[in-house]
Amino acid sequence: MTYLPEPPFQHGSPSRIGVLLVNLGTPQAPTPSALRRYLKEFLWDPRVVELPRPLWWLILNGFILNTRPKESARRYAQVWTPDGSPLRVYTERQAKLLQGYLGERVKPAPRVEFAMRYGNPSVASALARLKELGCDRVLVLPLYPQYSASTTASAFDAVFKALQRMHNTPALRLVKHFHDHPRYIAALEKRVREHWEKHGQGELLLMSFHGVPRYTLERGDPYHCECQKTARLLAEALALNADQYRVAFQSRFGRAQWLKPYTAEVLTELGRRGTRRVDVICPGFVSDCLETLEEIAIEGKGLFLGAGGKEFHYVPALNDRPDWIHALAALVLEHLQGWLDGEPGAEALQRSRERALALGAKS
Ligand SMILES: C=CC1=C(C)c2cc3[nH]c(cc4nc(cc5[nH]c(cc1n2)c(C)c5CCC(=O)O)C(CCC(=O)O)=C4C)c(C)c3C=C
Ligand SMILES: [Fe+2]
Ligand SMILES: [Fe+2]
Repeated sequence: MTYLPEPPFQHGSPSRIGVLLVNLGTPQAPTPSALRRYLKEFLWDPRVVELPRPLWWLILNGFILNTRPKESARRYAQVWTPDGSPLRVYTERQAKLLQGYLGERVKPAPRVEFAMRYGNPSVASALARLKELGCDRVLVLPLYPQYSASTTASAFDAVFKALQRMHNTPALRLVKHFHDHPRYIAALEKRVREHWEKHGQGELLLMSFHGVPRYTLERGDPYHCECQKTARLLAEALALNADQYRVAFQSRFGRAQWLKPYTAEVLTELGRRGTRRVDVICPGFVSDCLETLEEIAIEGKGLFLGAGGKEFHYVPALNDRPDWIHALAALVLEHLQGWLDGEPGAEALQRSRERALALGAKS
Protein backbone atom coordinates (compact mmCIF):
# COMPACT_ATOMS: atom_id res chain seq x y z
CA MET A 1 0.00 0.00 0.00
CA THR A 2 1.28 3.47 -0.82
CA TYR A 3 0.42 6.49 1.28
CA LEU A 4 -0.92 9.66 -0.27
CA PRO A 5 1.34 12.71 0.03
CA GLU A 6 0.36 14.75 3.09
CA PRO A 7 1.87 17.71 4.92
CA PRO A 8 3.88 16.96 8.07
CA PHE A 9 1.87 17.17 11.28
CA GLN A 10 2.22 20.39 13.24
CA HIS A 11 1.03 21.00 16.78
CA GLY A 12 -1.50 23.79 17.00
CA SER A 13 -2.62 23.66 13.35
CA PRO A 14 -6.07 25.18 12.94
CA SER A 15 -8.87 22.63 13.13
CA ARG A 16 -11.60 22.83 10.53
CA ILE A 17 -14.66 20.92 9.49
CA GLY A 18 -14.94 19.60 5.94
CA VAL A 19 -18.14 18.60 4.19
CA LEU A 20 -17.86 16.15 1.32
CA LEU A 21 -20.82 15.81 -1.02
CA VAL A 22 -20.60 12.61 -3.06
CA ASN A 23 -22.59 11.84 -6.17
CA LEU A 24 -22.48 8.95 -8.59
CA GLY A 25 -20.30 10.29 -11.38
CA THR A 26 -20.80 10.83 -15.01
CA PRO A 27 -18.74 10.46 -18.19
CA GLN A 28 -16.27 13.20 -19.22
CA ALA A 29 -17.95 13.56 -22.63
CA PRO A 30 -20.95 12.09 -24.44
CA THR A 31 -18.71 9.86 -26.55
CA PRO A 32 -18.38 6.06 -26.74
CA SER A 33 -14.76 6.12 -25.52
CA ALA A 34 -15.57 8.30 -22.48
CA LEU A 35 -18.59 6.11 -21.76
CA ARG A 36 -16.52 2.95 -21.97
CA ARG A 37 -14.12 4.29 -19.34
CA TYR A 38 -16.96 5.43 -17.08
CA LEU A 39 -19.03 2.26 -17.39
CA LYS A 40 -15.98 0.06 -16.87
CA GLU A 41 -15.25 1.67 -13.50
CA PHE A 42 -18.92 1.90 -12.47
CA LEU A 43 -20.01 -1.59 -13.44
CA TRP A 44 -16.91 -3.31 -12.03
CA ASP A 45 -17.84 -2.13 -8.52
CA PRO A 46 -19.00 -5.24 -6.62
CA ARG A 47 -21.54 -3.03 -4.82
CA VAL A 48 -23.24 -2.41 -8.17
CA VAL A 49 -23.15 -5.89 -9.68
CA GLU A 50 -22.96 -8.68 -7.13
CA LEU A 51 -22.18 -11.54 -9.57
CA PRO A 52 -19.04 -13.67 -9.01
CA ARG A 53 -16.07 -11.75 -10.48
CA PRO A 54 -14.83 -14.22 -13.14
CA LEU A 55 -18.30 -14.64 -14.63
CA TRP A 56 -19.03 -10.91 -14.47
CA TRP A 57 -15.62 -10.07 -16.00
CA LEU A 58 -16.50 -12.17 -19.04
CA ILE A 59 -19.98 -10.64 -19.44
CA LEU A 60 -18.78 -7.08 -18.87
CA ASN A 61 -15.73 -7.22 -21.13
CA GLY A 62 -17.15 -9.68 -23.65
CA PHE A 63 -20.53 -8.05 -24.22
CA ILE A 64 -21.56 -4.97 -22.28
CA LEU A 65 -18.51 -2.80 -22.90
CA ASN A 66 -18.71 -3.59 -26.61
CA THR A 67 -22.27 -2.45 -27.09
CA ARG A 68 -23.50 -0.18 -24.30
CA PRO A 69 -21.01 2.74 -24.61
CA LYS A 70 -22.24 3.61 -28.09
CA GLU A 71 -25.90 3.47 -27.15
CA SER A 72 -25.37 5.34 -23.87
CA ALA A 73 -23.30 8.05 -25.61
CA ARG A 74 -26.22 8.68 -27.96
CA ARG A 75 -28.53 9.10 -24.96
CA TYR A 76 -26.11 11.39 -23.10
CA ALA A 77 -25.66 13.56 -26.21
CA GLN A 78 -29.35 14.49 -25.99
CA VAL A 79 -29.02 16.03 -22.53
CA TRP A 80 -25.42 17.34 -22.54
CA THR A 81 -25.14 21.06 -21.75
CA PRO A 82 -22.52 23.62 -22.87
CA ASP A 83 -21.07 23.32 -19.32
CA GLY A 84 -20.95 19.52 -19.41
CA SER A 85 -22.98 16.70 -17.93
CA PRO A 86 -26.06 17.98 -16.06
CA LEU A 87 -25.27 15.78 -13.05
CA ARG A 88 -21.85 17.33 -12.70
CA VAL A 89 -23.09 20.89 -13.33
CA TYR A 90 -25.78 20.68 -10.63
CA THR A 91 -23.60 18.84 -8.11
CA GLU A 92 -20.89 21.48 -8.45
CA ARG A 93 -23.46 24.25 -8.04
CA GLN A 94 -24.94 22.61 -4.94
CA ALA A 95 -21.47 22.46 -3.36
CA LYS A 96 -20.82 26.15 -4.13
CA LEU A 97 -24.18 27.30 -2.81
CA LEU A 98 -23.87 25.18 0.32
CA GLN A 99 -20.39 26.60 0.91
CA GLY A 100 -21.82 30.13 0.66
CA TYR A 101 -24.72 29.37 2.99
CA LEU A 102 -22.63 27.67 5.69
CA GLY A 103 -19.85 30.23 5.32
CA GLU A 104 -22.21 32.96 6.42
CA ARG A 105 -23.48 31.10 9.46
CA VAL A 106 -20.71 28.96 10.89
CA LYS A 107 -17.32 30.20 12.09
CA PRO A 108 -14.76 29.04 11.17
CA ALA A 109 -16.52 28.28 7.90
CA PRO A 110 -16.64 24.57 7.04
CA ARG A 111 -15.09 23.73 3.66
CA VAL A 112 -17.43 22.08 1.19
CA GLU A 113 -16.06 19.89 -1.61
CA PHE A 114 -17.86 17.57 -3.99
CA ALA A 115 -16.68 14.27 -5.40
CA MET A 116 -17.83 11.66 -7.85
CA ARG A 117 -17.82 7.99 -6.89
CA TYR A 118 -16.80 7.11 -10.45
CA GLY A 119 -14.71 9.48 -12.56
CA ASN A 120 -13.69 12.95 -11.46
CA PRO A 121 -13.17 14.69 -9.10
CA SER A 122 -12.49 11.42 -7.29
CA VAL A 123 -13.36 10.84 -3.64
CA ALA A 124 -9.64 10.43 -2.83
CA SER A 125 -8.73 13.74 -4.46
CA ALA A 126 -11.52 15.64 -2.69
CA LEU A 127 -10.49 14.19 0.69
CA ALA A 128 -6.87 15.11 -0.01
CA ARG A 129 -8.01 18.64 -0.80
CA LEU A 130 -9.96 18.89 2.48
CA LYS A 131 -6.91 17.67 4.33
CA GLU A 132 -4.72 20.28 2.64
CA LEU A 133 -7.21 22.91 3.80
CA GLY A 134 -6.76 21.77 7.40
CA CYS A 135 -9.94 19.74 7.84
CA ASP A 136 -9.41 17.19 10.60
CA ARG A 137 -13.14 16.39 10.83
CA VAL A 138 -15.11 15.44 7.73
CA LEU A 139 -18.83 14.93 7.25
CA VAL A 140 -19.57 12.71 4.25
CA LEU A 141 -22.94 13.32 2.63
CA PRO A 142 -23.81 11.07 -0.32
CA LEU A 143 -26.39 12.88 -2.45
CA TYR A 144 -28.83 9.96 -2.36
CA PRO A 145 -31.88 10.52 -0.16
CA GLN A 146 -32.64 6.79 -0.01
CA TYR A 147 -29.88 4.47 1.19
CA SER A 148 -28.82 1.64 -1.05
CA ALA A 149 -25.71 -0.53 -0.92
CA SER A 150 -25.12 0.14 -4.63
CA THR A 151 -24.89 3.92 -4.15
CA THR A 152 -24.51 5.09 -0.53
CA ALA A 153 -22.43 2.20 0.77
CA SER A 154 -20.27 2.34 -2.32
CA ALA A 155 -19.58 6.04 -1.67
CA PHE A 156 -18.58 5.13 1.91
CA ASP A 157 -16.31 2.35 0.56
CA ALA A 158 -14.46 4.93 -1.55
CA VAL A 159 -13.99 7.17 1.52
CA PHE A 160 -12.67 4.31 3.66
CA LYS A 161 -10.33 3.24 0.88
CA ALA A 162 -8.85 6.74 0.60
CA LEU A 163 -8.41 6.95 4.38
CA GLN A 164 -6.48 3.68 4.35
CA ARG A 165 -3.76 5.58 2.52
CA MET A 166 -3.39 8.44 5.03
CA HIS A 167 -1.14 8.58 8.09
CA ASN A 168 -3.30 11.15 9.82
CA THR A 169 -6.93 10.43 8.98
CA PRO A 170 -9.69 12.92 9.72
CA ALA A 171 -12.48 12.06 12.14
CA LEU A 172 -15.48 10.96 10.07
CA ARG A 173 -19.22 11.33 10.18
CA LEU A 174 -21.47 9.75 7.60
CA VAL A 175 -24.97 10.74 6.53
CA LYS A 176 -26.63 7.42 5.77
CA HIS A 177 -29.84 8.80 4.25
CA PHE A 178 -32.37 11.58 4.41
CA HIS A 179 -35.38 9.97 2.72
CA ASP A 180 -37.76 11.20 5.45
CA HIS A 181 -36.11 14.46 6.44
CA PRO A 182 -38.86 17.11 6.84
CA ARG A 183 -36.84 19.76 4.96
CA TYR A 184 -36.18 17.44 2.00
CA ILE A 185 -39.85 16.45 1.87
CA ALA A 186 -40.88 20.12 2.14
CA ALA A 187 -38.52 21.06 -0.72
CA LEU A 188 -40.09 18.34 -2.88
CA GLU A 189 -43.58 19.46 -1.93
CA LYS A 190 -42.78 23.05 -2.90
CA ARG A 191 -41.21 21.87 -6.17
CA VAL A 192 -44.42 20.05 -7.12
CA ARG A 193 -46.76 22.84 -5.97
CA GLU A 194 -44.85 25.39 -8.01
CA HIS A 195 -45.18 23.19 -11.07
CA TRP A 196 -48.91 22.87 -10.51
CA GLU A 197 -49.31 26.62 -10.00
CA LYS A 198 -47.72 27.22 -13.41
CA HIS A 199 -49.10 24.30 -15.41
CA GLY A 200 -52.17 23.07 -13.54
CA GLN A 201 -52.38 19.66 -11.88
CA GLY A 202 -52.40 16.35 -13.79
CA GLU A 203 -54.74 13.48 -12.99
CA LEU A 204 -51.91 11.47 -11.50
CA LEU A 205 -48.49 12.14 -9.94
CA LEU A 206 -46.10 9.34 -10.77
CA MET A 207 -43.13 9.16 -8.39
CA SER A 208 -40.39 7.34 -10.22
CA PHE A 209 -37.30 6.10 -8.33
CA HIS A 210 -34.18 4.49 -9.74
CA GLY A 211 -34.57 0.71 -9.50
CA VAL A 212 -32.24 -1.86 -7.96
CA PRO A 213 -32.20 -5.65 -8.40
CA ARG A 214 -34.98 -7.37 -6.44
CA TYR A 215 -32.44 -9.68 -4.73
CA THR A 216 -30.92 -6.72 -2.86
CA LEU A 217 -34.22 -6.29 -1.00
CA GLU A 218 -34.13 -9.97 -0.03
CA ARG A 219 -30.52 -9.54 1.15
CA GLY A 220 -31.45 -6.73 3.54
CA ASP A 221 -31.13 -3.49 1.57
CA PRO A 222 -33.67 -0.97 2.93
CA TYR A 223 -33.82 0.99 -0.35
CA HIS A 224 -37.29 -0.17 -1.39
CA CYS A 225 -38.84 0.76 1.97
CA GLU A 226 -37.14 4.14 2.01
CA CYS A 227 -38.51 4.96 -1.46
CA GLN A 228 -41.99 3.98 -0.30
CA LYS A 229 -41.66 6.17 2.78
CA THR A 230 -40.50 9.20 0.79
CA ALA A 231 -43.44 8.70 -1.55
CA ARG A 232 -45.95 8.42 1.30
CA LEU A 233 -44.61 11.54 3.04
CA LEU A 234 -44.64 13.54 -0.19
CA ALA A 235 -48.18 12.38 -0.97
CA GLU A 236 -49.29 13.38 2.53
CA ALA A 237 -47.62 16.78 2.22
CA LEU A 238 -49.46 17.30 -1.09
CA ALA A 239 -52.73 15.95 0.37
CA LEU A 240 -52.97 13.33 -2.39
CA ASN A 241 -55.16 10.30 -1.87
CA ALA A 242 -54.12 6.79 -2.91
CA ASP A 243 -55.46 7.02 -6.46
CA GLN A 244 -53.85 10.39 -7.17
CA TYR A 245 -50.27 9.08 -7.07
CA ARG A 246 -48.24 5.99 -7.88
CA VAL A 247 -44.73 4.73 -7.20
CA ALA A 248 -42.61 3.03 -9.86
CA PHE A 249 -38.97 2.08 -10.48
CA GLN A 250 -36.97 3.04 -13.56
CA SER A 251 -33.58 2.37 -15.21
CA ARG A 252 -33.59 -1.42 -15.09
CA PHE A 253 -30.20 -2.87 -16.02
CA GLY A 254 -29.49 -6.48 -17.00
CA ARG A 255 -31.70 -9.55 -16.97
CA ALA A 256 -32.42 -10.03 -13.26
CA GLN A 257 -35.76 -9.01 -11.82
CA TRP A 258 -35.68 -5.44 -10.47
CA LEU A 259 -38.02 -3.63 -8.11
CA LYS A 260 -41.48 -3.39 -9.61
CA PRO A 261 -43.58 -1.89 -11.05
CA TYR A 262 -41.33 -0.67 -13.85
CA THR A 263 -41.85 3.00 -14.74
CA ALA A 264 -41.91 2.31 -18.48
CA GLU A 265 -44.68 -0.25 -18.07
CA VAL A 266 -46.72 2.00 -15.78
CA LEU A 267 -46.52 4.92 -18.24
CA THR A 268 -47.60 2.69 -21.11
CA GLU A 269 -50.45 1.23 -19.09
CA LEU A 270 -51.63 4.69 -17.99
CA GLY A 271 -51.64 5.92 -21.59
CA ARG A 272 -53.60 2.87 -22.72
CA ARG A 273 -56.08 3.09 -19.87
CA GLY A 274 -57.06 6.60 -20.87
CA THR A 275 -55.22 8.78 -18.34
CA ARG A 276 -55.13 12.12 -20.11
CA ARG A 277 -52.32 13.80 -18.24
CA VAL A 278 -49.58 12.49 -16.01
CA ASP A 279 -47.01 14.47 -13.95
CA VAL A 280 -43.77 12.64 -13.17
CA ILE A 281 -41.33 13.48 -10.41
CA CYS A 282 -38.13 11.56 -9.55
CA PRO A 283 -37.64 12.23 -5.81
CA GLY A 284 -34.56 9.98 -5.55
CA PHE A 285 -32.54 12.21 -7.84
CA VAL A 286 -31.62 15.53 -6.24
CA SER A 287 -29.99 16.59 -9.52
CA ASP A 288 -31.29 16.21 -13.01
CA CYS A 289 -29.21 13.76 -14.98
CA LEU A 290 -29.40 11.24 -17.80
CA GLU A 291 -31.94 9.16 -15.90
CA THR A 292 -34.41 12.02 -15.49
CA LEU A 293 -33.83 14.22 -18.54
CA GLU A 294 -33.51 11.47 -21.10
CA GLU A 295 -35.12 8.37 -19.64
CA ILE A 296 -38.15 10.13 -18.17
CA ALA A 297 -38.58 13.49 -19.88
CA ILE A 298 -37.84 12.13 -23.39
CA GLU A 299 -38.32 8.35 -23.45
CA GLY A 300 -41.01 8.17 -20.79
CA LYS A 301 -42.94 10.95 -22.45
CA GLY A 302 -42.77 9.08 -25.77
CA LEU A 303 -44.12 5.91 -24.16
CA PHE A 304 -47.04 7.68 -22.49
CA LEU A 305 -48.08 9.73 -25.53
CA GLY A 306 -47.48 6.76 -27.85
CA ALA A 307 -49.88 4.65 -25.75
CA GLY A 308 -52.65 7.25 -26.02
CA GLY A 309 -51.86 9.78 -23.24
CA LYS A 310 -52.38 13.42 -24.14
CA GLU A 311 -50.18 15.48 -21.86
CA PHE A 312 -46.94 14.60 -20.07
CA HIS A 313 -45.17 16.79 -17.52
CA TYR A 314 -41.78 16.11 -16.04
CA VAL A 315 -41.32 18.00 -12.75
CA PRO A 316 -37.61 18.92 -12.62
CA ALA A 317 -35.32 17.83 -9.76
CA LEU A 318 -34.42 20.03 -6.79
CA ASN A 319 -31.12 21.01 -8.49
CA ASP A 320 -30.05 24.44 -7.21
CA ARG A 321 -33.35 25.57 -5.71
CA PRO A 322 -32.81 27.67 -2.57
CA ASP A 323 -35.11 25.62 -0.33
CA TRP A 324 -33.16 22.49 -1.27
CA ILE A 325 -29.85 24.18 -0.48
CA HIS A 326 -31.33 25.23 2.88
CA ALA A 327 -32.47 21.63 3.45
CA LEU A 328 -28.94 20.41 2.70
CA ALA A 329 -27.52 22.98 5.13
CA ALA A 330 -29.97 21.89 7.84
CA LEU A 331 -28.97 18.28 7.27
CA VAL A 332 -25.30 19.19 7.55
CA LEU A 333 -25.79 21.27 10.69
CA GLU A 334 -27.76 18.50 12.37
CA HIS A 335 -24.97 16.03 11.71
CA LEU A 336 -22.37 18.44 13.05
CA GLN A 337 -23.95 18.29 16.52
CA GLY A 338 -21.22 18.04 19.11
CA TRP A 339 -18.61 19.16 16.60
CA LEU A 340 -20.21 22.59 16.65
CA ASP A 341 -21.74 22.93 20.13
CA GLY A 342 -20.12 25.84 21.89
CA GLU A 343 -18.62 27.15 18.65
CA PRO A 344 -20.04 30.00 16.61
CA GLY A 345 -22.55 28.24 14.38
CA ALA A 346 -24.17 26.40 17.24
CA GLU A 347 -26.95 29.00 17.12
CA ALA A 348 -27.57 28.30 13.44
CA LEU A 349 -27.76 24.65 14.38
CA GLN A 350 -30.33 25.34 17.09
CA ARG A 351 -32.47 27.42 14.73
CA SER A 352 -32.27 24.75 12.04
CA ARG A 353 -33.30 22.10 14.57
CA GLU A 354 -36.29 24.18 15.64
CA ARG A 355 -37.40 24.74 12.04
CA ALA A 356 -37.04 21.03 11.25
CA LEU A 357 -39.14 20.17 14.30
CA ALA A 358 -41.81 22.68 13.31
CA LEU A 359 -41.99 21.19 9.81
CA GLY A 360 -42.00 17.66 11.20
CA ALA A 361 -44.93 18.46 13.45
CA LYS A 362 -46.90 19.73 10.48
CA SER A 363 -46.61 16.62 8.30
C1 LIG B 1 -30.49 7.45 -7.37
C2 LIG B 1 -29.93 6.31 -7.03
C3 LIG B 1 -29.33 5.30 -7.91
C4 LIG B 1 -29.36 3.94 -7.68
C5 LIG B 1 -29.98 3.23 -6.51
C6 LIG B 1 -28.67 3.33 -8.77
C7 LIG B 1 -28.48 1.94 -8.91
C8 LIG B 1 -27.96 1.32 -10.04
N1 LIG B 1 -27.62 1.89 -11.27
C9 LIG B 1 -27.16 0.94 -12.13
C10 LIG B 1 -26.74 1.14 -13.47
C11 LIG B 1 -26.61 2.38 -14.13
N2 LIG B 1 -27.02 3.59 -13.64
C12 LIG B 1 -26.64 4.60 -14.52
C13 LIG B 1 -26.83 5.94 -14.37
C14 LIG B 1 -27.23 6.59 -13.18
N3 LIG B 1 -27.64 5.99 -12.01
C15 LIG B 1 -27.91 6.95 -11.06
C16 LIG B 1 -28.37 6.76 -9.75
C17 LIG B 1 -28.60 5.51 -9.16
N4 LIG B 1 -28.23 4.30 -9.62
C18 LIG B 1 -27.65 8.23 -11.67
C19 LIG B 1 -27.77 9.56 -10.96
C20 LIG B 1 -27.25 8.00 -12.98
C21 LIG B 1 -26.99 9.06 -14.05
C22 LIG B 1 -25.57 9.45 -14.24
C23 LIG B 1 -25.41 10.58 -15.19
O1 LIG B 1 -24.29 10.69 -15.70
O2 LIG B 1 -26.30 11.37 -15.49
C24 LIG B 1 -25.97 3.98 -15.63
C25 LIG B 1 -25.23 4.74 -16.75
C26 LIG B 1 -26.01 5.16 -17.90
C27 LIG B 1 -26.33 4.04 -18.82
O3 LIG B 1 -25.46 3.54 -19.52
O4 LIG B 1 -27.50 3.62 -18.78
C28 LIG B 1 -25.95 2.60 -15.40
C29 LIG B 1 -25.32 1.53 -16.27
C30 LIG B 1 -27.19 -0.30 -11.43
C31 LIG B 1 -26.74 -1.63 -12.02
C32 LIG B 1 -27.69 -0.06 -10.13
C33 LIG B 1 -27.96 -0.97 -9.00
C34 LIG B 1 -27.44 -2.11 -8.77
FE1 LIG C 1 -27.95 3.92 -11.80
FE1 LIG D 1 -40.36 -2.36 1.23
